[in-house]
Amino acid sequence: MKMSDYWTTMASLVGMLAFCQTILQLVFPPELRLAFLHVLTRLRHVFSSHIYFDITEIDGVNTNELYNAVQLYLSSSVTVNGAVSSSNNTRLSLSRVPNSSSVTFGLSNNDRITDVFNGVTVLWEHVVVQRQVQSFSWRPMPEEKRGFTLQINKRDKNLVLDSYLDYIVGKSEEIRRRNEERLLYTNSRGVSLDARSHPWDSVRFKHPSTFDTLAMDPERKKRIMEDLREFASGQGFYQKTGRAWKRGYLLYGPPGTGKSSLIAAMANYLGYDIYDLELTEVQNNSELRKLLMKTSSKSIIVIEDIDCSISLTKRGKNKKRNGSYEYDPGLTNGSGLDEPGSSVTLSGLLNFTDGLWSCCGSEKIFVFTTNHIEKLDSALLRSGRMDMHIHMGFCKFPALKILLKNYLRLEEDEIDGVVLEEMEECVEEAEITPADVSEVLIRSRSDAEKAVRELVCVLKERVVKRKKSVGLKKKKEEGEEEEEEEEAEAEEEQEKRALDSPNRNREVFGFQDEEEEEDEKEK
Ligand SMILES: Nc1ncnc2c1ncn2[C@@H]1O[C@H](COP(=O)(O)OP(=O)(O)OP(=O)(O)O)[C@@H](O)[C@H]1O
Ligand SMILES: [Mg+2]
Repeated sequence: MKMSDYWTTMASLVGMLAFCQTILQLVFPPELRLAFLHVLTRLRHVFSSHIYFDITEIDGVNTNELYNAVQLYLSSSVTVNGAVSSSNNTRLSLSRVPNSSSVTFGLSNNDRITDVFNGVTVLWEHVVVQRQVQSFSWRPMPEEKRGFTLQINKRDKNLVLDSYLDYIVGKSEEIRRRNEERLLYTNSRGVSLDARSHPWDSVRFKHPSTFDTLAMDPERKKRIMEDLREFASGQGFYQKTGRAWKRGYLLYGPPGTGKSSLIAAMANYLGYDIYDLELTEVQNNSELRKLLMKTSSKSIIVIEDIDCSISLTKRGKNKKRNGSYEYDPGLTNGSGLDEPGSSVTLSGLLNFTDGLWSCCGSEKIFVFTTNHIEKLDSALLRSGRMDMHIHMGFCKFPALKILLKNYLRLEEDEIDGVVLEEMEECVEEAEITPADVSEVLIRSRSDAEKAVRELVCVLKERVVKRKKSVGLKKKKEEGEEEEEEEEAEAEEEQEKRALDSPNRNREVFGFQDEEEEEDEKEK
């Protein structure tokens, strides 16, 4: 074909296209035009040899976990060893989450990338469209609708559905674990009804606490780790037995004994995110449920100091007429307490951990902490609700040795035998928390010998103090007992005298002389 013919054909094609467009605009009003284009797209899909899967960011009310997984997976495939691969993508979106050390690459709006899985080539497109303005809506929707479209050959459909998506989810988990990127979520007052908005604010979570650094009895530590391991790998067991794949731990003990440190160690051990639920910021049960719905799998949901957040102090104390339990009045702003449905109730909380809603998602761990287990309602403590009760107590010798190793890098055999014995003798009697021990060790951590000496001094001082206070208490109790005995004796004496007196019958049986009665009447 000659060059002039080529240009003539092109010009006529362009002319025809322009003509069609004009006709389209003339014949179809704007609202019909959209529908027409929609039908055209449909027709194209029917006759196409490809099949398309849409993975939208929002799935009903929830954030679609698959969307996040695909995003992470693709972000890793556009980078090779930290450098952007030489794919066709000339435009990539860059993002960095607050407190994160790494930058994440992603597909720009409406950009495409190919991927190969088991010899099959697939095409991903990141689709971002503006949502049509709604004149009225019960629920405010986000302005943009985002999603990924997966295009595959129709003949490869089964292969992709059977294993490719599972592969992506697994891979994205692996990427996150490898990056050691855990998230710490917290809730703030007032949960938005917006489907896209996340009621949880998140930050990168990098807590250095691990089971190695945790000072507690090694045997108990081992048991907890085994329990966690069994839980994390127990999908089959939970499915077989018909149990929801979740587990509850109640950590209790005095302040500074490592409850929060244990939670961080659990998260680091399993590679789970943490949802730190601030119960005093939750206004009612439905808000609590919404928060739960928006938690992801493989996460630890924590309610710290549960006895302070909600009044669970034995049934009946704060019980309202409808049988609910309200916030401790001292902790709320005082408003709305009497309005029905305006507070988190005990049953709401129990539903949160136990009810049907608690099973949305899977692989979830609930952890409650308290300094006063005796204050909690027995409903929360009954077996099956919190699967494991873990007492975090004062420092004992095995825990002390772990702290010495952590802070001073001192192994047991590097410490003078006499000093070690002294510590072993008095550490339990001293009733010292691991937090207090760490304080002493941190003070002189540059000089290990000095730090150990100081620690022994502190332990001994505490033992003396404790003995003194115990002695005083005993004396006080003895004094009180003596007083009580004296009082009882005096009473006995009085009663005896009364019984021996001539008026005994009158006092005891209430007899009265008729004369006296008349006297009184006159009076
Ligand atoms: N068992 C422990 N092992 C290692 N470090 C500990 C332990 N207990 C306490 N610590 C140290 O003391 C500090 C406070 O501990 P943590 O916050 O875990 O105590 P807690 O029991 O949660 O206290 P609270 O009841 O006040 O919340 C931690 O930063 C940690 O360094
Ligand atoms: Mg704590």
